Amino acid sequence: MGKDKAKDRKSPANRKKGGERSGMGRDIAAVVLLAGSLALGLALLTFSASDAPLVSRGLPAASNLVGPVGHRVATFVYRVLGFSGLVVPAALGVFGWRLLRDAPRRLTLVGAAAHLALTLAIATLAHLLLAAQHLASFPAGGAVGRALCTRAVALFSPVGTGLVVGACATVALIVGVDFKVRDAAAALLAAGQAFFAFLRSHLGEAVERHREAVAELRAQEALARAQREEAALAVVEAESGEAEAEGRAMAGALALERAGQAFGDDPAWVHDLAAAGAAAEPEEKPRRRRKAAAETPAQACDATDAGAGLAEPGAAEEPALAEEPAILLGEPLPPAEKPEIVLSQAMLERGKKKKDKKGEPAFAFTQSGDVFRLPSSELLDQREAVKQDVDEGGLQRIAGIIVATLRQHGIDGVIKHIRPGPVVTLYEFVPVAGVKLARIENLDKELTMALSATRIRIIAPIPGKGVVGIEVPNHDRATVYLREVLESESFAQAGGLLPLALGKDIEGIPYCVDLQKMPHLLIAGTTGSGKSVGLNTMILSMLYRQTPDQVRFIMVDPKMTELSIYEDVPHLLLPVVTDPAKAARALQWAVDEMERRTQILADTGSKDLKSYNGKAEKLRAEGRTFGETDEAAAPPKKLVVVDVTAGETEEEAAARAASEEAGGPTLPPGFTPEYEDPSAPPPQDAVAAREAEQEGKKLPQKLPYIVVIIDELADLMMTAPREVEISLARLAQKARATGIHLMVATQRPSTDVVTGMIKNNFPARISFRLASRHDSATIINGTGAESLLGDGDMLVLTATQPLTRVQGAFVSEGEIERVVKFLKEQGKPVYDDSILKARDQGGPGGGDADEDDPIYDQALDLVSRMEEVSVSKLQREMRLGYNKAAKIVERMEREGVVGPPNGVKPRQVLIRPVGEAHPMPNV
Ligand SMILES: Nc1ncnc2c1ncn2[C@@H]1O[C@H](COP(=O)(O)OP(=O)(O)OP(=O)(O)O)[C@@H](O)[C@H]1O
Repeated sequence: MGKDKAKDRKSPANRKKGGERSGMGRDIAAVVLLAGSLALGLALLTFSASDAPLVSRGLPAASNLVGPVGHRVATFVYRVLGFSGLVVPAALGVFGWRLLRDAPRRLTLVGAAAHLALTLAIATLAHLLLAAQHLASFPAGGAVGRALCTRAVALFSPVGTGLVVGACATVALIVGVDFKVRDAAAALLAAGQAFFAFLRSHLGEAVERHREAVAELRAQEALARAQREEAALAVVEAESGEAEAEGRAMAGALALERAGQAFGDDPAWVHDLAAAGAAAEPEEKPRRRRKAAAETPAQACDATDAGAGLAEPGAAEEPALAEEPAILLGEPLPPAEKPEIVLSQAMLERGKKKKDKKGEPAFAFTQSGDVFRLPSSELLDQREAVKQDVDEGGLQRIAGIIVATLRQHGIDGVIKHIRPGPVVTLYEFVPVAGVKLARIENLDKELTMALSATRIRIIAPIPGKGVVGIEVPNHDRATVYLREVLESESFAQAGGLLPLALGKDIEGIPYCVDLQKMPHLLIAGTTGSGKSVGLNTMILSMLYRQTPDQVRFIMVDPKMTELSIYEDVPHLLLPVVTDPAKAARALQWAVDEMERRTQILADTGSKDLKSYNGKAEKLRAEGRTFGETDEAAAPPKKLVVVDVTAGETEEEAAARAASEEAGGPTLPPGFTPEYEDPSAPPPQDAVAAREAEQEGKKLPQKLPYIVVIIDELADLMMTAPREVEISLARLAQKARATGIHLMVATQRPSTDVVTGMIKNNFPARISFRLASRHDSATIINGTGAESLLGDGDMLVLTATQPLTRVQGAFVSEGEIERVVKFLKEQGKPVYDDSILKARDQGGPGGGDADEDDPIYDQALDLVSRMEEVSVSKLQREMRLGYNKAAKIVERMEREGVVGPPNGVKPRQVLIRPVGEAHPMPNV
């Protein structure tokens, strides 16, 4: 029976019945699970620790929606599982739902296992990450989480635990709720993108708001500025009714000028129109326009573009539209303060009739007993400087354009002073704090265009003034004539023996320098810039001051154009040199002469040529020589020659030298130091000197200053670059004390002409207009020369003064010819042709030394005991002149006594003293 029952249960009919029953059970189980899930979920979510006291006293829970039971259950779940307890109602809900949907049992069980794993994993992670935070009244991971986490951390460390448990939780999610990682990543990405889009839109809005605020602030500033200007204008108007008309004229002129520029009109034409336009304009307009302009800058610009139209009434109320600077193209705001026009005394006196200088002997006087008439300024043309009234309105108008143009490019500031000069006018601009001066410098082209000028120069800053200088050429350039500069007080007061009347500075004050102090001058300028005229004014300045016994010239003119006009002037030491090869020789002679003079200065204990000439003059006047004075001559250096071949010791040699000194000079008979100047003109001293010379005394002569003038260095550098470069550098380094000065001009300031060596040795430079900024930097160490106007406009750089702009004086060929004729009438030059002969062809530095020269034998003896020798060493040791020592060394080289020149190092001595195997130490 029992078997039958069992069979019955397994029969399909019974299985169907059982299936119906179990279906009911699933439904019931599903409902219970869903209800339980809901109740537990509510209990957990509305759990509050503050319910505990109430529940413990048997009172209903205040917060928990499932009452005291809910509170107790939630307390338990949280204590055991912590936050992961929330997974339990979710899992119950999922199970209930699956049962309800009749899902396969296996799946439900696997799902349950997955949820369990998820709960444990969350508990562990909650403890790992949140335990320290004390977020709730229960432990974040509950007792289970704590236990699992402690174990896991011991095994994997916190990081490893996080990774392992995190991975488990993800797997559990995948299994438990069919979680798709790819979808989750996509969702995360979408969320990230949404977040950034949100940030961007908010950030953009914030930036926009900031921009608006800045624009508003600027508009307010512009309004305030306009109001200040209005107030200032009102004061000026109150003071003078004319000022208003002028202001209107200015605004109108500017507007018209702008309009004129747009059509390429001549500024002068526009200026006339402007005056007419201003006169015709109704009185109120300019002021209203200015106000509107200040209040709505962008609109104002538009209005200007449309032909300086008026702003509509009420435009001021409209908000500022953009960040355009508060500037108008057609009608720049007048500067807040009217610049002060500062006129130099020279400018004020311009055009005034000068005191008649006729009869004053200022430029004709005697020197040293003999008469040499210096040329009079009467020889130069008398040209009355045209009196030109300063056009104040025009200057203020230009100041307004400068300020407006700079403001248009974001540079605010004011022009404080305007300094008109004969050729350019200087506007002193003071920028507001924080403006980079380089920005102003870079606006030269914009300003040039705005002012319709040919070129402007910006000096940022003017040294020692704290302002930016803007030099604008005058509409009418005045010519500066040499006569007015030579007759000026500045030239009369310019001390020094080699004064150069260069011209006038930008304030119209005569500008003179002293070549002696410079002490050499490098001049550069493109062709047609006024270089030759400048050179002529410099030469004439010296000819106007000095007699031939005071200054002599060597003129080198390979172009054969400029300097030949001075041929046969008594101041010339040589006919004007036109052959570049000869020019190199002349320079070498100058080097030799410099060495010779250095020796003379040393022998006579003189600091420089001036001091030597002073002593020589005194001695000549007293009819004495340097040997006869004890105060002038320095004690001669003692030369002790040890005669080693005769077995002499140093002590014996010293004793012999002392006894010889007592008995007379040690130098061979016939040898005298080379004091006299071979090229000097006949002595022109007073009676005492003549008498002394008649007695046969060789009185010391004063030495003239020598100025070497080279017009076109490039031609010389093409012929003998190395020789010329070395000679120029040596002269520039050492010639100052010996009274030899250089004036070197070139139109090609490239580095192969003006080499580093030449440049370094010529600290004083004059630059006429140059082709490029690069050339300018070569000559004046900065830009500026490329912006000069030509026709004698120059920049002068000296070691002691900052860069100065000078308008060169003009002198015509006719004037030069008259002065030259006057000088030539007074005597012929004493040329020294030997200067141009190569050394080995003879001349003072020639190499044909006397074969039986006792000094040579003595020198040979001396040199044989040296290891190295140089000309200057031989000079010192034997108290010889440079030429003599150089001749000896050259002969020694020819005879194989010394080696070839070795750059700046001494030559090697190739012989030994008689009977010695090795060179002896120097004497
Ligand atoms: N100081 C000056 N004032 C007015 N005009 C001048 C002045 N100097 C020169 N000029 C004008 O410029 C012209 C050229 O001057 P200059 O002959 O001196 O130029 P340059 O630089 O020597 O040119 P080049 O190298 O070709 O000889 C002159 O004929 C004269 O008209």
